[in-house]
Amino acid sequence: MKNIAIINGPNLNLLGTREPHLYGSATLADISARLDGIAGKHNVALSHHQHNGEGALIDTVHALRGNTDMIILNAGAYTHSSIALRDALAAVCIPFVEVHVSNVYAREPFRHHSYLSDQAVGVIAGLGTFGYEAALLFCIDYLHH
Ligand SMILES: O=C1C[C@@](O)(C(=O)O)C[C@@H](O)[C@@H]1O
Repeated sequence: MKNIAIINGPNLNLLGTREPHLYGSATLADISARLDGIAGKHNVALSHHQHNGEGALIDTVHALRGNTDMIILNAGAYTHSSIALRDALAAVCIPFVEVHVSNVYAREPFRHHSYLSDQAVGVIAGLGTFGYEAALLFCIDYLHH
């Protein structure tokens, strides 16, 4: 069975209440439940992780080495700032999809640059929380070809 990790970074624990005009009304628990439903139908195992701290996210990435086939990552604001998280992803060599709930390219210029995108298999932005489901369906397809 393939293992896919869902990693959410800072402030994404507040999804559902945080700036709903940008991020919608679904909570992280709602999203996780939707993803678990998809995973169950496709016989893949998910692990769910959320941390507000950069170090905890890096430790999480390290701990996935050897036991996880793919990562779906919304690194939140660390996307735009963290060379350390980029290096962690490169070190473990696990393919990942970068997800953003909002369309970062339609927002402030500082959100237009990602330290992760050029290493990602692909990037999803602006599809709302559906982006996680799209990413998961993509990963399932990617891992079975
Ligand atoms: O925290 C977030 C959430 C985000 O990653 C998104 O999902 O749209 C976009 C980031 O710019 C922001 O810092």
